[in-house]
Amino acid sequence: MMQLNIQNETSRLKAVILGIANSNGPVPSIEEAYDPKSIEFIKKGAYPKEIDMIEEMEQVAAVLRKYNVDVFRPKKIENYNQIFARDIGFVIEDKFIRANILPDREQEIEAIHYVINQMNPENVIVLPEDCHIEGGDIMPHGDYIFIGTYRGKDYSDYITARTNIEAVKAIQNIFPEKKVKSFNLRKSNNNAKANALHLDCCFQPVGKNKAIIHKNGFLDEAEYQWLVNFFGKENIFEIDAEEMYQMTSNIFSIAEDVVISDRYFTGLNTWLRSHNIIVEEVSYREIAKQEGLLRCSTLPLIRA
Ligand SMILES: NC(=[NH2+])NCCC[C@H](N)C(=O)O
Repeated sequence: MMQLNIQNETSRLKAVILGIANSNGPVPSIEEAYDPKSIEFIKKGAYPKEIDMIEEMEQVAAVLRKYNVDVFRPKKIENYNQIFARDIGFVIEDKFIRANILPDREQEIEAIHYVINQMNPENVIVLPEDCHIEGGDIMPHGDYIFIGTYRGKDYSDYITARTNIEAVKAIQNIFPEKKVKSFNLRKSNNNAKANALHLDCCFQPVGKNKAIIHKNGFLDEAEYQWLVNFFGKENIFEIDAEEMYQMTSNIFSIAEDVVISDRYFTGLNTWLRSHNIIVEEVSYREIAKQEGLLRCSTLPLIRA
């Protein structure tokens, strides 16, 4: 049986699910798309090609192999987007929580049943239907669980709002000993530069005590400030709206001192290296056009 273990974003990775871009399906219509950046590239006639995205994900698979990480891939569903494994479920401590994801993405979970079947069934949790939640919004951090949410009354108007208050409460009930801290995120259905689709689109811890953050991704400045104080200003790499749009906070940690990052993020990568973090560079520029990046395409199962 697989012994799940996730306490944070950065401990040494042992096992992970990495999404697939195979049989990604035809270019979606604007109505079919569910994030503003994809819509932008559909309109421009520049939606990413499957063959290029497969190659990009192979670069990540190769880095993970180099670090002896066990890599599981979803089984292929014909003509279905399965790149962003992060959102379909997530692990906190020894529990796997099945996400109640956007209906457009509901089938993605079937493709990882063969992995879920290796887990202790007692540790596989399905939340009530009224709890919307996606893994991109969930970050265990030691005693804390950080959760991106949207508290607006107009929640249902936003296809970009993926985690609701009911889910935040449900997570607190499952982990009563943890401090659940939720963050109200800025949502836009039509402007990707003003849309924090998930918490990992505007924030992520990295290294021992550092974090990447975009202020305007947070609707409540006090919540952004709370994070800055928590990590300490000197440990923060601030990104602007353009950098959020490029998905600069969405790198992926293999360990406290090893990250996978996009070669395009020259400023961030220099900063990381200046703090003695090894940066394994890949190019994820085509996948970035779907408003997701490295963290979004991975679902960690075991960290040491
Ligand atoms: N964890 C993430 N940030 N995932 C990004 C998912 C992107 C995908 N296009 C969606 O809208 O669902």
